[in-house]
Amino acid sequence: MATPLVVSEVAKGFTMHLRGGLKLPVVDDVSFSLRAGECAVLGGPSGAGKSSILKMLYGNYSVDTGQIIVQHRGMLVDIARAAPRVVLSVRRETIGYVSQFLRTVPRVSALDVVAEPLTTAGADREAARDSAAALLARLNLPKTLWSLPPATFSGGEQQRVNIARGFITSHPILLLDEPTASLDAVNRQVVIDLIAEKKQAGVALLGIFHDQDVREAVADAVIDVTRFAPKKVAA
Ligand SMILES: Nc1ncnc2c1ncn2[C@@H]1O[C@H](COP(=O)(O)OP(=O)(O)OP(=O)(O)O)[C@@H](O)[C@H]1O
Repeated sequence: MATPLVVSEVAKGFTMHLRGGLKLPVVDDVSFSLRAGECAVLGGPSGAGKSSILKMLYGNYSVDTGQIIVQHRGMLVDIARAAPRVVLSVRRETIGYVSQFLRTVPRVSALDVVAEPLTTAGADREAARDSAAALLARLNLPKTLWSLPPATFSGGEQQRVNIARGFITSHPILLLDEPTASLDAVNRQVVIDLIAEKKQAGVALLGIFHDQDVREAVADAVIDVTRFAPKKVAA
């Protein structure tokens, strides 16, 4: 599975319903592929469409035209056209995603938030908790916090819970939306190491990193999103 994800000629715009249905094109003719064992990075200025591309790949944003082909359960699935239950199955087994912010669930401890993707996939609860504890320890989250719900944690603590939750599974594709934005240098290095281990394991990664040091440390390829800017139509 050398190329587990291929994006072809994808275009996306937003329709502003409160402004009379005004259509704002964001990206056009997005074409690239991800290779197993490599980390590609989306580059380009703020507003270029980096997050929107990541969200389309994860099925969070609809796609206007084009294809997002992923190898899932030995078949080729087009995320752009897949039924919601197929997208959910792809998320469970094939595409992992570390969002910028943790979505906290009341009364669930940090340890269980991190272990949950494994238990949902059928893993033994205690084994999943052991893996969660190992990751939280590596990310230097104080042990006193592990049994607490992360809602009251600092931004950086929540982000580390989120990273642990995203890295605990062995999805063959992993999307990273600014995973190091609120981290100190020590924990940024932990994330760089975790990414290197994923590559070693043959995972294909695609990330957005505003921190240049992290970007340089992890990137095997840079995809410049400005080349997907929508063409201006002459009036
Ligand atoms: N849900 C949405 N509704 C309307 N417009 C949106 C939506 N999401 C993104 N946009 C617009 O799409 C454009 C691209 O946004 P996007 O967040 O993808 O850029 P980005 O390159 O990730 O920026 P940044 O580096 O600042 O995070 C922006 O003009 C933004 O306002």
